[in-house]
Formats: sequence, C-alpha cells, structure tokens
Amino acid sequence: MQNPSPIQIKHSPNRQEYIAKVVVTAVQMRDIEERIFATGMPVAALMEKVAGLIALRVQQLFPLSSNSYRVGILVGPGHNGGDALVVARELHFRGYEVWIYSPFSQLKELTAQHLEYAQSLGISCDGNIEQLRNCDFLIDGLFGFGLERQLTDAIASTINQFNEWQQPIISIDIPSGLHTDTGEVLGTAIRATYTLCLGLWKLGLLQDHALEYVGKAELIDFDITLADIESVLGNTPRIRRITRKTALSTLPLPRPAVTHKYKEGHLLLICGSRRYAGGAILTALGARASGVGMLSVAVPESLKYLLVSHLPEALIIGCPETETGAILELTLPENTDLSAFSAIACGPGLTREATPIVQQVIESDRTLVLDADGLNILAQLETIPTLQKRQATTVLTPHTGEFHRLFPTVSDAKHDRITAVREAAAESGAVVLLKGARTAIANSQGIVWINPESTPALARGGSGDVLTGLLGGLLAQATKKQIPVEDIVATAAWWHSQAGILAAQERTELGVDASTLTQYLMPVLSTHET
Ligand SMILES: NC(=O)C1=CN([C@@H]2O[C@H](COP(=O)(O)OP(=O)(O)OC[C@H]3O[C@@H](n4cnc5c(N)ncnc54)[C@H](O)[C@@H]3O)[C@@H](O)[C@H]2O)[C@H](O)CC1
Ligand SMILES: [K+]
Repeated sequence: MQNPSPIQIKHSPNRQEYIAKVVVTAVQMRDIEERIFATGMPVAALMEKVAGLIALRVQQLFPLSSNSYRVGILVGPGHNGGDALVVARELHFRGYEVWIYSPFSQLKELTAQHLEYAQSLGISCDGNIEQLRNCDFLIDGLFGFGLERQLTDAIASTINQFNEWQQPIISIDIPSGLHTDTGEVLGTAIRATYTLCLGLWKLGLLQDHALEYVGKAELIDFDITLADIESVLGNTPRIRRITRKTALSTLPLPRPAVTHKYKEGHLLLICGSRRYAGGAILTALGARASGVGMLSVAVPESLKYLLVSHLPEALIIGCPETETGAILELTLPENTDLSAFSAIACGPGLTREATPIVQQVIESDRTLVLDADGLNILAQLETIPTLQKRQATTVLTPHTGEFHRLFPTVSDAKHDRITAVREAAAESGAVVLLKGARTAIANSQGIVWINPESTPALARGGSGDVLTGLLGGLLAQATKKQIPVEDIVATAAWWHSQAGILAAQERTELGVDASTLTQYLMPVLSTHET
C-alpha cells in the first residue's frame, strides 16, 4: 500500500508526506467534501476531476498500446456510480470497448445525467450482467463511502457473480460492500484487484478483515488542500498510517560523535524459561539488532551459557529458578536496581510461574514493554488499572488472543480493531500495540497509528519475540531523546514488518523464520536512505 500512484501531481514533499499519513472515516471524508463544495467547487467539477484521474490510472494499468480491451463498468446509485460513468465515457473516447451495467432504477441526479450522456454516445448500457462475462476487466463503481446498509438480494448475488468470474476488478474508492470505517463486509463485497482510494486513505482499507477484498490499494491524490483537511481533522490527525519517512525519523541516527555505551541506552530483557529457551534468544537477537548501547538479559540460571553462546556482546544475568525452570527471583548485579536501566522488556517465554517478576517490573519507574507471558500474567493479576499509576510509559503488545484475555470488556477486536485498540489504551493508560496483518497502535489520548504494509510470512512462532526485543532496544535508546514512546512503538512495528517483507522477497513467504528475520532488520535500513 505504500507505493504512491504513478500519477504524479506536483505538491510539496511535506504535503505528500502528510497526505500519506492521514486516515479518515466516512463522516470525516464527507465533511471535507462538504467544505470543498461550500467554498465554491462545483460537485460536478470535482467528480470530473477525480474520475479523470481514475481514468488515467486505468489507462496505465491496462494500456491500449499492448492490447485491445473490453471494459465492464458497474454503476451504483450514488456518486461512486457517477465517478464510474465519467471513467466509462473517458475510456470510450480513448478507444476502449465499454459496457455499462447499471442495475438501479433510482440514481442521484448527477449520476443519472452522466448515464444519459453515456447512452447518447452509443455506449452499450443495460442491467444485464451477462454482457460483462466477456469483459477483460471491470470497474467497480457500485458503492463508495455512502454505503451504510447490508447488501442483499439481487445486488448481493450480482457481486458474488462478479467475484466468481475472476476478471481483474478495479474498485473506485473502496471495494463495494465494505464498510468504509470498519472494513466489514456488509453482506457481500467485491474482491478487488486494485482499489483506487480517492483523496485520503479510508480507515476500512486498513482493517485486517478488509485486506482480502482490497487487492493492491493506491491513493489518487486530487489536491484536497491542507486547510480543508485540517478544518475537519484538526492539526494532528487522530488516525495515522505509519510511513517510511516518519519511522526512519525516530531512529537514533546519526549517533553523536562523542558518546559511550550507556548513553546509547541500557535495555533489560527479562525472558525465557527452561521450557521456552528459544524465545529468550530471539528476543535478545531482536534487541541486539536495534543498536542499543548495552543489553542485559535476565534468564533462569540454567539458560545462562546458552544465551552467552548466542549473544557474546550481551550481559547475561542468570537468575535463581523454580523447579520447572522459570525465573524465581530477579538477581541484578550488585548496587543495581531496576532504575539503572533505560527501559525494560519482559515476557517472552517466562511461563505463568514468573508472576512476582511481572509485579516487580510494573512497580518500577522505567519504560516497560510487556509481551507474551508478561501479558498473560497481567491478565491473571487483574492489575490493568494500576498501570495508570506507573511513573513511566507501559507498552502492551498483544496478539488478538492475548488482547481478549487482557481486555475482556473492550469492543470486539474482530469487528473493529481500531476502536478496540483505542478503548484498550484508554482503559489501561498504556500504549497498546495490537498485532495483526495491519498492526494498530493506540495511546491513551486516542491517537492511532496503523502499519500499512506487512507480510503473512511473519505469521510464525518467534516473530513477536523479535519485535519485543527490537522495541525494547529502541525505547532504551530513545529515553533521553524526548521522542514520544508511541512514535518509537510505531517505528518498531514498521521496521519489523519491513524486515519480514524484505526477507520474504528474497526467500519466499515460507523462508522467514524468526532467527532469519533478525538478520533482515539491518538490511532494511541500508536498502533505504536513512
Ligand atoms: N470527496 C470525495 O472523495 C469524492 C467522492 N466522490 C465519490 O462519491 C462517493 C460517495 O458518493 P455517495 O453518493 O455519497 O455514496 P455512494 O456512491 O457510496 O452510494 C450511496 C448510495 O447508495 C444507496 N445505498 C446505500 N446502501 C445501499 C444498499 N445496501 N442497497 C442499495 N442502495 C444503497 C444510498 O442511498 C446512496 O444513494 C465516493 O465514494 C466517491 O466515489 C465524488 O465523485 C468526488 C469527490
Ligand atoms: K466502489
């Protein structure tokens, strides 16, 4: 989703970056549109402009220079249908063979006018779906952000038919049938090959359950002014896509010429058990890749030399252990307490026996990441409200299962992950990172960051441990640099998934085991300008 549309509009780099970040709901988009109209832009002119850009993009995707094309245009009752009709007209004039499918008897006025004009040009137009079976590709203008009700009956079965035919489908704004905010399927939905999202990213396109419908999503920038956006969203958008540029900008680079290891952050990892020794290694390897100045890893005594052999540069603290090999007690080096560290990350592989350790780190005054068993113990302790009293920020990094255990009363994350993660952050006062295909991060003020790119290659045991270590290492380096914790969390999520993408490109989606993933973290930075 990151690649900008090849249709380049000359704008300042700052505006481009801002537009890439902003995410809107249907109501916000309608309000922005209303403002554009209220300040003098005629509705028909805006439709003409937007659809003209869509038509250009379609011509790039299916160029007549390489083939002749028969195009089916699916027309809905609203302005999404109007856009589609303008595209139909433009493609007709450019030499495409165009077939319009317009099944609704009631159309908005502008849409009806465009239909009438298209018919007057001799473009084939009816409500017979069979005409579209032999089209090379379809353009979906059935519904955009105006869809609010479930799709049923004839239109639902028609959409199912289009999906079965399996021609490429280009959806205008959003695949018809998806809810613009939650990304939920309202009865049924078009499975698009491309989604050309208009003006600003719609929230629904960034929700996990929408992904199998969205295909390759691109933004069509139609010059909405920053003033119009800010008049509706305020100065800082409350839902943001994480971009490469913002992620890189929070990295502790370049280092000052004169520094030393403790100035570059000291992370304490608390992880592992005899049962889950590998989790401790992976977490520590993730932390090592963050560039953190000093890394201490507290593990059960029996794992000490295993860890040393994998991470000769880290200080491995062997702790007394329970009979089953979980950490019994944290034994820090002499004259050291938890406030000696810049940040603490705790949880991977601990087992639920390590409850007192989790209690102890919660009571510390350090920035704290809790993951895996750290979260399971937190859920058992029912101490989430006490996190509000911590002197430093807490970061919780649950996957969906852990999220439900931690926040049983929060809205269903399957229904709307963004609302759920926001509620969880408000309830806990923590920064909550909800893992998924589109990882979402929220702080207690209700600001949300969404990671817009990832790979299913990361759906593998140990990936999360790597993220915890990486995040801990970045937080330890950032503590003295006044970078907000939530920005670092967003950077870690971005960096981790980019490493997965890079590794999958070279090794396929089957080749990204967690150990290998740690090897791809640094190349992400060297393949991008920093
Ligand atoms: N600002 C912009 O981005 C621009 C957007 N444009 C396009 O306009 C659509 C939004 O148009 P709107 O007319 O508001 O809504 P829709 O086209 O999505 O259609 C709503 C239409 O459908 C009816 N309806 C709703 N639910 C159902 C249902 N379940 N069954 C049948 N009918 C239903 C509803 O009553 C409405 O009449 C946006 O996405 C863009 O594509 C502009 O063209 C340019 C600027
Ligand atoms: K659509």
